[in-house]
Amino acid sequence: MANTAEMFSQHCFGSETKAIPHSHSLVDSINLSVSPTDHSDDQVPTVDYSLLFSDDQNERAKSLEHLGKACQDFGFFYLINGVEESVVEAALKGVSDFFELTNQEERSEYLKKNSRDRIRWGLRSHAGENREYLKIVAHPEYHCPAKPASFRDAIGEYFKGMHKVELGLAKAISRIMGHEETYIEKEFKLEAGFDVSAMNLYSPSFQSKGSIGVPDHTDPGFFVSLIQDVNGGLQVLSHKGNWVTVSIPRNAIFINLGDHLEILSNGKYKSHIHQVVLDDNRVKRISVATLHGPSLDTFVAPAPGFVDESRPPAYGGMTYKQSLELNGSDEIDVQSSLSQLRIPLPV
Ligand SMILES: O=C(O)CCC(=O)C(=O)O
Ligand SMILES: [Fe+2]
Repeated sequence: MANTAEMFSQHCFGSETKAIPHSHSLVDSINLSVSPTDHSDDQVPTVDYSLLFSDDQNERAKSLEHLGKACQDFGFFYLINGVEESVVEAALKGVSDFFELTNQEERSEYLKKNSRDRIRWGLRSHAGENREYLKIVAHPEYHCPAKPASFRDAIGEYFKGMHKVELGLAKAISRIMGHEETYIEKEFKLEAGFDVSAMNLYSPSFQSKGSIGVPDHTDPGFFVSLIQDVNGGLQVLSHKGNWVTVSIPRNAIFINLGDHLEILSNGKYKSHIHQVVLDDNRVKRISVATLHGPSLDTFVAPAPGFVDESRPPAYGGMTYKQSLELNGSDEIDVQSSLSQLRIPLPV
């Protein structure tokens, strides 16, 4: 059985941004004490994946324009008609089975062993974070605990579907960036893209030491896809500085752009701060947050098309692996280093 200190010493997914970096253009002049509530002008846009590839040129152009607005004016959206609803439902059931059909001692087999871990389990229960999680590397190779079998197969199907959607979104977002369809796929070397999935359990039976499930942070990578079995808990900070509750429609997946798209686009497409609050933690909640990243050896820096005299590079460049390790974390922690990569504006 794992010792408690070890159990509680795992990193969270993404980086904490307790003190919001001064240079964060999104939150400059934002009062973070704003109450966590929905604002009608911050309604999360919905993007229909199938229309992005419609045979009807007009329809396709319109939906690409809508996606462009969702990426630029929001940085997050609900995606419908991406992965089949039954596949999403089965994945969530599989994760629930994993937490229910194994005991904590079995799960602690996946406690941190070394920085090459491809499966990692953690239990965090302190003032700043309250959750149990299982992280697995989903791509380029798929790693997963063998038991229960229902879990391994169901989540594997979901990742297969999500990987196709990732390649499709890479095409569509390349287009809205003004590039040819294969641009992002090549820039991020997505055939070897490094995807890590965090399966999170927020249980009401936890001796919750605070109301925070996961502290405010951004996530590295191209984008994060998220599904959850019950709504409530996840909040994302909008461009306007409001905490918006993520209530995912039944047939949808929540997409939040990641740090490395922000870097590549020199800040045009923002990676949004989000957090999980447990104020209403009366029922168990499960989420699957998958970070779809470039390959580990991809060097990511602001792309020439987004840099000119009036827009100097706002971020330093480095490989994806280096950026994941910048804070002393390892690959499977997938911690953000966006605040360190930002180049302070000249005064
Ligand atoms: O559980 C959630 O809703 C979000 C978790 C999250 O942000 C993460 O794992 O990076
Ligand atoms: Fe996150």
